[in-house]
Amino acid sequence: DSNSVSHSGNALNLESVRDSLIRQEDTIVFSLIERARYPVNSRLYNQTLGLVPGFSRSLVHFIVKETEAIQAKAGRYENPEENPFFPNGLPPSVVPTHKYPQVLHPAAASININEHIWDMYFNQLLPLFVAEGDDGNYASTAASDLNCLQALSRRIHYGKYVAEVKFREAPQDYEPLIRAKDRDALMNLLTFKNVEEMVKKRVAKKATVFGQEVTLGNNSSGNYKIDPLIVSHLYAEWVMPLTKLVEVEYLLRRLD
Ligand SMILES: C=C(O[C@@H]1C=C(C(=O)O)C=C[C@H]1O)C(=O)O
Repeated sequence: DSNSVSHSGNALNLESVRDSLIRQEDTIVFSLIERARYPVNSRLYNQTLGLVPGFSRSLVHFIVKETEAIQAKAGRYENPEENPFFPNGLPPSVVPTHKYPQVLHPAAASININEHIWDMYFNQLLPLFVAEGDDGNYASTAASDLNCLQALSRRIHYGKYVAEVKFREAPQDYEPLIRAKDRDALMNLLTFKNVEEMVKKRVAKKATVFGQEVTLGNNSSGNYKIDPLIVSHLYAEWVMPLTKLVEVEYLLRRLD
């Protein structure tokens, strides 16, 4: 990913970090459009059906856990931008280690809010944008869910990089608040309302553009594969608040 801070070799600054967040919007909007191809398929999420012999959780839990295990072996979680949903008992990487530049404070590794993201995605977001019904495509649906979860998780945990650049640009403002453990003041200092307004508008526009039916004539159907208002709602209610939560958590550990 040429847009990621840890790969780019470019100077780390607020503009380059925001460019990465903008690029990640494309991935998030596309992954939601892909998930919307399938109906809700709720048997996938039901823990009591016992679909996987010897496994007491839901089928989606099984698929995500097993997929993360193979991705861990291939080195996915060596990248500090990636956080697993089921970190306990992940196998080690079997491939040669890539040297990711040390950009973040080491305490960054202890911040993982994926439990929260999992709950938000399945219980709040998914019901808003998928149709009722069951078409039996559980494995494909779960793969789609995992794409959405990983894209959201990467974006939200990218708050660690955002916080690092904000700290480096104004340590004199952040240090006293970190020492005082003043969460509310940190939240105020790192919040840019004007940027948030632009993000909400841009993601709705991306949903409109990426999710329209493309025809060879100039008759647009006016049908969208995902409701642009749901995408801006997702950002306003969950993605941006959780990114800021990660920023605060990171800053609180920045002087450890
Ligand atoms: C990510 C940033 O920090 C905050 C969170 C934002 C977001 O999640 O998009 C946008 C603006 C800020 O309030 C940023 O400043 O770019």
